[in-house]
Amino acid sequence: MNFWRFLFPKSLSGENELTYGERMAALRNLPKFFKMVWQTNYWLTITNALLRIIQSAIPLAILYTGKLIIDHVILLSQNKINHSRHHLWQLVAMEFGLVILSDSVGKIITLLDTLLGDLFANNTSVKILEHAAILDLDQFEDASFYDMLERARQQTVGRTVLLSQTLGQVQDIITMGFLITGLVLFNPWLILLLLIAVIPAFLGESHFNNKTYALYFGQTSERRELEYIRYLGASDETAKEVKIFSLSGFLISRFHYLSGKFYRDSRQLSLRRTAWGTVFAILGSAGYYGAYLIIMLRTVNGNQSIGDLTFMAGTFMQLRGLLQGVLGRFVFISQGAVYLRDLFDFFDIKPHMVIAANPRPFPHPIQHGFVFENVGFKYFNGEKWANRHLNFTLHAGEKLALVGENGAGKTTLVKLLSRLYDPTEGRILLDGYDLREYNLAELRMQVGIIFQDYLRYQMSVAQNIAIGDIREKENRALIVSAAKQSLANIFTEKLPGKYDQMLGRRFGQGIELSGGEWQKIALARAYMKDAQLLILDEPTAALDARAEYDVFLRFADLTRGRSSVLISHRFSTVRMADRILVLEKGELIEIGSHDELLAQGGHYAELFHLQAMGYR
Ligand SMILES: Nc1ncnc2c1ncn2[C@@H]1O[C@H](COP(=O)(O)OP(=O)(O)OP(=O)(O)O)[C@@H](O)[C@H]1O
Repeated sequence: MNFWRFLFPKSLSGENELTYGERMAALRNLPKFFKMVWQTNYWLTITNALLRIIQSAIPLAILYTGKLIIDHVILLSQNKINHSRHHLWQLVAMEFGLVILSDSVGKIITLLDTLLGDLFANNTSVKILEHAAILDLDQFEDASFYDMLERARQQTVGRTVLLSQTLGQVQDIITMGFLITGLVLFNPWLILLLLIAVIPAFLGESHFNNKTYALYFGQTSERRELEYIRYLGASDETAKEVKIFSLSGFLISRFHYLSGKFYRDSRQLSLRRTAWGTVFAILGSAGYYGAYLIIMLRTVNGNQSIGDLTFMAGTFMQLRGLLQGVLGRFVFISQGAVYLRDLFDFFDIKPHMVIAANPRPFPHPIQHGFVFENVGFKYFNGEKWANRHLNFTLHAGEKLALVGENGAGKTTLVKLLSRLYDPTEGRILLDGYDLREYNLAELRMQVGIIFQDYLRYQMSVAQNIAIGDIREKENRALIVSAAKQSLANIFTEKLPGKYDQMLGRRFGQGIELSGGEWQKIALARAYMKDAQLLILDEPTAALDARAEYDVFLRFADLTRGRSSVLISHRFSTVRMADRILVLEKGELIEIGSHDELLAQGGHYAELFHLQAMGYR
């Protein structure tokens, strides 16, 4: 590659680069950041700050004592007897004391930084989890949201470094203030030389850090993909499919491609950074030796003492190191502040689901039921309507079944009913009032829903069931009764640890259940709370025919007097419902009891006969 093009490339990832103004603006995040640090633990924060102020005065004191020592030694060596050795020992003891003080304070500062950093990381992780909990379901379904969440998560650990860097920065600036005062008193011109030596390095650092952020930002979703491939390639949940479909080669080559791409991009940048870094380092050394020359000449000409020479050379050397550090760190901090923006941006995301200011209490019992008035719903990232023109009533105490082909909109309908989403058009009324007017937490308590893609928690049987109403996690009697209702009790009693048996293979002594057994555990969750509306979204697909029959007889029995919605592709189950809703392409095309719909000879009858034919 052309050397000039190597040093001055067109752009690596131009569109993500931030302007200088944007990075300065990002510094405004620092006060907010320190507010969070302060809230984490104000005692640790105050002690840290005080110790750093003490620490910043020590270098000048050591240098000056050093100068006094040398001057005194020279006088003594020239046999000027009016200077006593006793004073020399005092000076040496003082310098020794200062060095010990500096070392001890430094160690304590590092300790405080670590403690504060760990606490901060823990607190931020908790805040991220808490904030994620209040966000809406559709926000989780947005890929750009995931990217931001991912970057915010990484901030928690990365920011502990930012914390010590920013505190260290303030400390170094104060130290420099002391040293510059010392230097100016001796020779102000040296300051100019100092600036000339370090400013190019600062600009270079700033430029490359900006590039690094741009590169990192541009790679966020690909990095998530890399993590996903890592998970697919080596986890207990995926190992079976990966083997059966011989996916490892495919996954490894994708991993190889992505990681190779990241490597090449950052190598490019690192190489150029190193090349420029070397140029700036040479410039810095030239500045230092220029200053050294001036100091030496002044000493040789008798304008200052040897002690002054060591003091100035030492001060200049330390200032150079400090200034370079401060400027470089400034870039790091402004960069960190830019990353912080991701964290605060995440905290700024507000759920858009409307929560009633004065919510209506949930009716006990439901009097009339749920009325769908021309309800339509479009997923935010979808073009087509998942549900449209829905007009029907789910009467109090009624058992409704939803049928329809894959993608007909059954799951979407029950998500609207449980207010995981709000309708895009139309409205759902409960006992005459819009569902949005009710208290959301109460609604969630009163509507029990088990999805087809329920989670298999790597926890004990009892905890897995208690998920249905986590407030009752210690209520063993309730858990056992819920297990009895879903028939999960039969196999649970035979497990070595019974209800305390760990499930799943991820943690020690876990046992894997069969698909049907897992489903019974999930079903038991529905019986943990006394919900007025129970929704089962294809919860029996993995059950054998006898188990499904038993489960539904119980379900019908247990939900007597309560409303329920059942989604199933098995007509033997569906026919138990009072009324059946047939959906096609998101719209309601038929409604009625099993016999009525068969008599109509429409879509339901056709699907029913198709399935019945399979059994003949
Ligand atoms: N989270 C989502 N984001 C975007 N579109 C979605 C989402 N979930 C479902 N859809 C789309 O909405 C439509 C209805 O999906 P839904 O899950 O309600 O169907 P279903 O009748 O429950 O299907 P199945 O019988 O396969 O479970 C489908 O076209 C689907 O692609």
